[in-house]
Amino acid sequence: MTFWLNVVLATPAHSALAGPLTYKSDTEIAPGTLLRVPLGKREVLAVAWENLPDSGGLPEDKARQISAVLEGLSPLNTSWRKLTSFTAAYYQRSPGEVALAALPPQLRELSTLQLARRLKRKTADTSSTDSSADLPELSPQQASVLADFQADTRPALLFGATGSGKTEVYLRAAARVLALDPDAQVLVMVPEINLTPQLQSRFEARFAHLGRERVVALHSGLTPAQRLKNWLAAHSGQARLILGTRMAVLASMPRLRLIVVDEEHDPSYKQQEGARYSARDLAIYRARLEAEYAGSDQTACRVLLGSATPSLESWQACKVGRYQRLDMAERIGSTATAAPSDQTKANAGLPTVRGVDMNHQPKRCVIAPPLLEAIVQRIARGEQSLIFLNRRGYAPVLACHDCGWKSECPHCSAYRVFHKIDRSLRCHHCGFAERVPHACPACGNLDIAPVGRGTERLEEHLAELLAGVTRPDGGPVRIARIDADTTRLKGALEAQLAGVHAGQVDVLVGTQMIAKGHDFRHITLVAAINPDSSLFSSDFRASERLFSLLMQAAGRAGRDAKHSAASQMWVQTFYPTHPLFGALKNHDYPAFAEQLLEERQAASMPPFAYSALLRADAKTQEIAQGFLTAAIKAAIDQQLPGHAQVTAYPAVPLTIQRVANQERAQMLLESDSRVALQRFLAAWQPLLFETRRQAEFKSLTRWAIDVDPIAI
Ligand SMILES: Nc1ncnc2c1ncn2[C@@H]1O[C@H](COP(=O)(O)OP(=O)(O)OP(=O)(O)O)[C@@H](O)[C@H]1O
Ligand SMILES: [Zn+2]
Repeated sequence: MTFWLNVVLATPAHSALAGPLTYKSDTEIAPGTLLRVPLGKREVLAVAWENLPDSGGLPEDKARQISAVLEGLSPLNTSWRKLTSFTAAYYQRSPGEVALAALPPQLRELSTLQLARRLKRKTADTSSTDSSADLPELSPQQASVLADFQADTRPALLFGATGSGKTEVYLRAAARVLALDPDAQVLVMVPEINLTPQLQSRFEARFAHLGRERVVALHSGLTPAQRLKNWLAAHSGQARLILGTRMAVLASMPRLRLIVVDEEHDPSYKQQEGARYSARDLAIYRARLEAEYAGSDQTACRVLLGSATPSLESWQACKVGRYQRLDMAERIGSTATAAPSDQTKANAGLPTVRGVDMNHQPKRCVIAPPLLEAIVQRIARGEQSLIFLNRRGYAPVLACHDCGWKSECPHCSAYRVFHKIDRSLRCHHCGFAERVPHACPACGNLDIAPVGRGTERLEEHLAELLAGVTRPDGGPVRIARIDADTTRLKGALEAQLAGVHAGQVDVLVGTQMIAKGHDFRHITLVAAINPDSSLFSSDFRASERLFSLLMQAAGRAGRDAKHSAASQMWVQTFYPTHPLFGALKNHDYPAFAEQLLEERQAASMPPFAYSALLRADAKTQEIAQGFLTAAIKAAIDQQLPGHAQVTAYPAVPLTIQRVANQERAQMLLESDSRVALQRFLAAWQPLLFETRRQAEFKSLTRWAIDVDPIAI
C-alpha cells in the first residue's frame, strides 16, 4: 500500500520550493516524524507534516519515496508543529526553514545508524529526593510575588528592581512546577548565556538533586555534539530544565509547563536573520499553545517575564490587564521599608544617582575631577568601581589634522576603529582590518591622531590618572577591561569575571557586557562616561534602550546590602536637564515609561501600532530603493487585502547606508491593526518574488521582511 504525505525541509522562503513537498511511503507515517528524503540528487532531513488522502495530482513518475525514518525519535508533537507554522507565517518565512533551523544542525549530518548509536547512550538515573540544598529564606516581597503568580493564569511580568532577587523567584517557580509533575519541563531563557555563567551554575546547583543531565543548556556557543545531545534530552523529556538563549523557544519540549524570560526587554531576544522572530513574543504564544494541547487545564503552561526595565510592549500589556504585573521594588537586604524617610524608601537600596554637568568641567576632560575623586576614595576603601563606555577599541576614528583624512572603511559608510594593541584599523561592520599606516595615506603627513575614545583608550587614560594612587595594602591600582576584544578566547570572559568577583580588580572598564545581569558584590560605584550619543538617535527606541542600559549599569553598584547606602551611579552628560536623567535619578521606570507611552500613543507608534520593515541590499541605492518602491506600487495597484489599513513610508537608506559594499535601504510599513498588517504581508509575498524577477532588479543582492522590528 502507498501512503502519501507532505513533508517540510530546509528550503528558504525565497525559493520556489517554499511550501511543503509531497512524498510517498510504504508505511504510514505519523506527522512530526523525522525523515530523510531525496531532494534532487541529495538526501536531506525532513519533518513529516501531514498525511494526505492521495497524491494530490502529483504524476506517479514525479512522486518520490522517502528514504528513511529516523528510528528511535518520537515525532515532534502537535504544539511544536503549530508553533513552527505560526512562526513561519507570522514572520513571513517558510515552515520548512523555521522547522529545520529549530533542529540541531548535527541531526542533518548523522546517518540513521550513527543517530541510533547516540540514542542508545542512556544516562543512569542519579536523582535523589534530597532537594534540601540550603534554600535562602524568601524575602516578604519574593514570597508575596510567588503567591500572586500562583493565583493567576495570565502571562506575568515580574517588575523587579536590580538586585531584588528575581532569580530566586524563577528558581522557586521552576521548582514548584517540577515537583508537582514528575515529567514537567521548564524553559528558562536568558539574553546571552555566555555573559552569565553565574546564573547557569545557580540553576545547576539548585536542581542537582534531579540527577545528572536533567538541567541542560541550549545556545549557539555549544559544540554541535553538545547541542544535539542537549536537544535530544529536551525532546525525549529527560531534561527537566532547559536554560537557553532565544533559539531555545523553538526547541522540542513535550511537557513544557513554565517559560521564564529573564531580562525580557533585552534586544537579543529578537533574531536578526532568517525568520526574524521575537523569542519573548513566541514564549507567550507557545505557552498558550502548550496549555491548549495539555487538555482541560488551561493554566498548564505559564509564562513569567522578568525585568527591572520592562519593554514598553510588556508594560502596556500589564496596563490593559493582558499580563499580570508582579512588583519587587526593593533590593534584597534593603532596610528601606523600615526607614522613616520617603526618599530612602523610594530608592529601596538602589545607588544614589549623581549627574555631572560636563559643560562645567575642564575642557576636554574625560573623567570629571569630582568623579575621579570618588573613584580614588573607593580604591582607598578597598571597594570596586565600574566605568562604563559603550564603545570598544582605542578610538572610533583616526584622523589627519593637515588634510582632514579620516579612517573610513573602503567597503562601508563608517569609520574604521583604531585598535592600539595590535595597531590595526578595524571596521566593526564588515570586519575589514589593516595595519595602521605610518603616515596619512592622503597627504603623507606623519601626524595622524586618534579622535574620540573607546574602552581601550579609557583604560590607558585611567592608568595615567591613577598612577600615583595606592591601594590600602600599598600596592598599585589594578585596572581591568572587559569587552568583546578582551574576551575573544574561549573561557576568557569567565576568567576575567571570576577575577572581579574574587576582588582582584579595583577599577573595571567595559562595554555593556559588564553592565547587565552580573551579581557583583564589591562594586560600589558605577560611572557612565559618555552616554549622550544615544539621546538624539533617529531610532525612536534609542532612549528606551539607553534608559534601560543605564538602569542596568546602576544595578551593578551596591548589591551587597552593607554597601548599598553609600553606593553611587555617576552619569557624565552635556544635557543634565534631559528628562531621561531625571527619571534615572529617581529610579523611576514607571514615570519614564508613562512619558514614552504618551509620546508613542500620540504618534501612533508601537506598542500602539504594528510595524514591519522591508529591507533590500544592492550594489546601488537606486536599485535597492527602486525595488522597495516598485514592490509597494505593485501592492497598491493590485489593491492587496489589508492595504487600505497599512501606511507605507518612502524607501530610505539605512543609517549606516553601505556595509561590505552593499547599499542598504528599507521601507517602513505601519498599521493600527496587526491582523491587517499580517494579511497584507502574506498577500505581498508572491508580489515581492515577482518584482525581484524583473530585469531591472536582477542584480538585487537580497531582500527580507522584518516583522515587529526593534531597530529602525
Ligand atoms: N531570599 C533571599 N535571601 C538572601 N539572599 C537572596 C535572596 N534572594 C536573592 N538573594 C541574593 O540577592 C542577590 C541579588 O539577586 P538576583 O541576582 O536574583 O537579583 P536580580 O533581581 O536578578 O537583579 P538583576 O536585575 O540586577 O540581575 C543575589 O546575590 C542573590 O543570591
Ligand atoms: Zn567595513
